[in-house]
Formats: sequence, structure tokens, C-alpha cells
Amino acid sequence: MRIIRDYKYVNKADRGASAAIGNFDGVHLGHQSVIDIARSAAPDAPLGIVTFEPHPREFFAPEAPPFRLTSSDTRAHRLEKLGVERLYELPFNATLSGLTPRAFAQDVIADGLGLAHVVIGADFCFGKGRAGTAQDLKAFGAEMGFGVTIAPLIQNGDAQVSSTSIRNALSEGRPRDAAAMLGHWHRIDGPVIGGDQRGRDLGFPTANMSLDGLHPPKFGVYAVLVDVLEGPHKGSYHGAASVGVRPMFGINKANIETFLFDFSGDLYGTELSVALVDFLRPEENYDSIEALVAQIDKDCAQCRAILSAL
Ligand SMILES: Cc1cc2nc3c(=O)[nH]c(=O)nc-3n(C[C@H](O)[C@H](O)[C@H](O)COP(=O)(O)O)c2cc1C
Ligand SMILES: Nc1ncnc2c1ncn2[C@@H]1O[C@H](COP(=O)(O)OP(=O)(O)OP(=O)(O)O)[C@@H](O)[C@H]1O
Repeated sequence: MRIIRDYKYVNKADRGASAAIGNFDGVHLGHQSVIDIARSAAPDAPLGIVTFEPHPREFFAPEAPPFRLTSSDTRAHRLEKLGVERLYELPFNATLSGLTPRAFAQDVIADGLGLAHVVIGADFCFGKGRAGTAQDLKAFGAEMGFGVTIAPLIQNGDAQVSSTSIRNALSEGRPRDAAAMLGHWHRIDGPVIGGDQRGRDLGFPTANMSLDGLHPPKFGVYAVLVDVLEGPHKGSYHGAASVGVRPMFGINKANIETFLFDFSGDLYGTELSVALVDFLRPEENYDSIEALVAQIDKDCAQCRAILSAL
């Protein structure tokens, strides 16, 4: 997969793609569907994605709390695994956000990227003030010489699958509902960072990961599937993770701390992928360390039962 960031200078080999357009946060079932449609609309063309960096919401409200389901790197990785060959990751700035719908269609899609075909969901809006609709894009395509397919919206029960409803499910401690809309478990990916070394004294050493820049799931304890992606311990494990600020030990920066079952070894600096399966309970401030340890014992037994039944 090639990543192209400047829509004004695109090589011949990177033009003529069939591409889906949008933010693709999480790469959920709706996103997967528009990608499949882009693939079958022009099977001989390179399969592309047009997306934005930063996410438009980050550009318009830089002080707002983090909301992304994945980093841009993870998004790129997931798109590549789905067969995407060209990732047009356009810098979202004052110039791009100020383009009218017509200018976006002409300057970016037709002249800049030279797309042969474009796929968007029926609810897609684009251009300054989100003024352009999917139907408008279809009309521009007919005029400017690119094909447009408007994809039907994928539902989850009565509700439309969207990045927003996945965020809501995670905020409410419903990781299985998030997974049903994603088509895969919600995962937190990244390197293991240093902690306070307290976990090993408690009898539960944890692999700690940052949540910086990411939508925080509901704080509390989760049954998790852990992939150690590299190094001597590479492999898949079951575990119990605590997401939050650790109220027993003062107010800390929110992170995710994972105890891997039947594991011993050093994971500092190693890339992990932690999948949230079930929410067990909120974070608590217990009266004593003994009470916390007794509760973690129970959490682990419950997590083992949940995970071995998958
Ligand atoms: C399964 C599990 C449940 C936990 N539950 C709580 C909790 O309810 N309250 C809390 O303050 N910390 C909880 N913790 C977090 C521990 O406080 C944390 O792992 C410990 O502070 C170790 O920190 P360190 O890795 O920075 O050394 C839990 C940890 C695990 C693995
Ligand atoms: N449920 C869906 N079914 C079909 N297409 C979808 C669905 N959800 C989004 N799309 C389309 O996929 C592309 C990327 O979607 P995008 O990430 O911008 O929206 P989203 O998932 O609805 O996110 P948000 O909730 O943040 O608006 C767009 O063309 C969009 O219309």
C-alpha cells in the first residue's frame, strides 16, 4: 500500500484508482462495505481510500477530549489488510476545509487524485460547511468524468453502524456491542510503557499502555485477549485489564494495565494489541490492599471463564 499525502502531485501510477472517501475511524462494518463496493466497482483499478489527517473534528475542535478509536497508523494497517493499495491521507487544514463541494470534486477528486471511481455512504457530506451531499457528488462525477456509487447504509439492529455509536458503546462498557459494529474486537495497540512497579508487589504484574489520543473506554476491569506482536514472547494470551486512573493509588493519568495469565517475562517496549471482550466492574477504591488483591483474584477467575468460553 502506498500512502500519498499531497493531492497536487500524484504520480501516474497512483491515479485512476477506485476509492472510498471518509474518516474510517475504527474501520467498522460500514467502512468495510464501502471498501468492498469500491473493489467491485472497478476490479482492474487500484483500490484506494481518501481520508484525512488530522480527523476533521480534531482540526475544528483541537481542545476537545480525544475521541479516536485508533491511531492513524493502526487505521492504515487495517486498511492495508483489507487490500487497500493507495491511501490518500490528505492533510486536513484551512485550505482543504475551505473548499466548496464543487472545488473539492474538481481540484481534489478529478484533477488532483485523478480518481476513476468514488464510493461513499448514503449519509456522506463533504466540502465547506458539509454542504455537499452524496447526490451532489454523483452529479459532479457525471460532469467531471469520475464514476460515483452511493453505498447503502449498514445497520446493526435498528441503528446505523457508525464510529459515533461504537464510541458510545465503549463509553457505556458494552465492548461486545462495539465489536458487533466493528466486525472485530475493539483493540488498544501500542508499546508497553513503564509503570510504578507496584503491580508485581501486589502479585499481579501488569503491562501498561497509554491511552493518549484515544477515546477512553468506560473505566473499569475487562476480560481481554492479548496479542504480543513481537519479541521472544510473541503470541496470544488471555488476561484481565484495568482501564482508568487507579483510585487506590491517588489520581493518575488514565491508562490500560493488563495482567496476562500464565505468563512471565519482560514486555517493556514490546508492541501489544489488547482486545476488550467484556466489562466486569467499575474501578473501585478499596479499604485495603488485601481487599483489592482479593477482588483482582475474583476478576481473574471470572475473566478466565469468559475467555475460555469464546
Ligand atoms: C484485574 C485488575 C483489576 C484492578 N482493579 C483496580 C481497582 O479497582 N482500583 C484500583 O485503584 N486499581 C485497580 N487495579 C490497578 C492496580 O492498581 C494496578 O495494576 C497497580 O496499581 C499496578 O500499577 P503499576 O503497573 O503502575 O505498578 C487493577 C488491576 C488489575 C490487573
Ligand atoms: N453504516 C454505514 N454503511 C455504509 N457506509 C457507511 C456507513 N458508515 C459510514 N459509511 C461510509 O463510509 C465512509 C467513511 O465513513 P466515516 O468514517 O466518514 O463516517 P462514520 O463511520 O459514520 O463516522 P462518524 O460516526 O464519526 O460520522 C463514508 O463514505 C460514509 O458515508
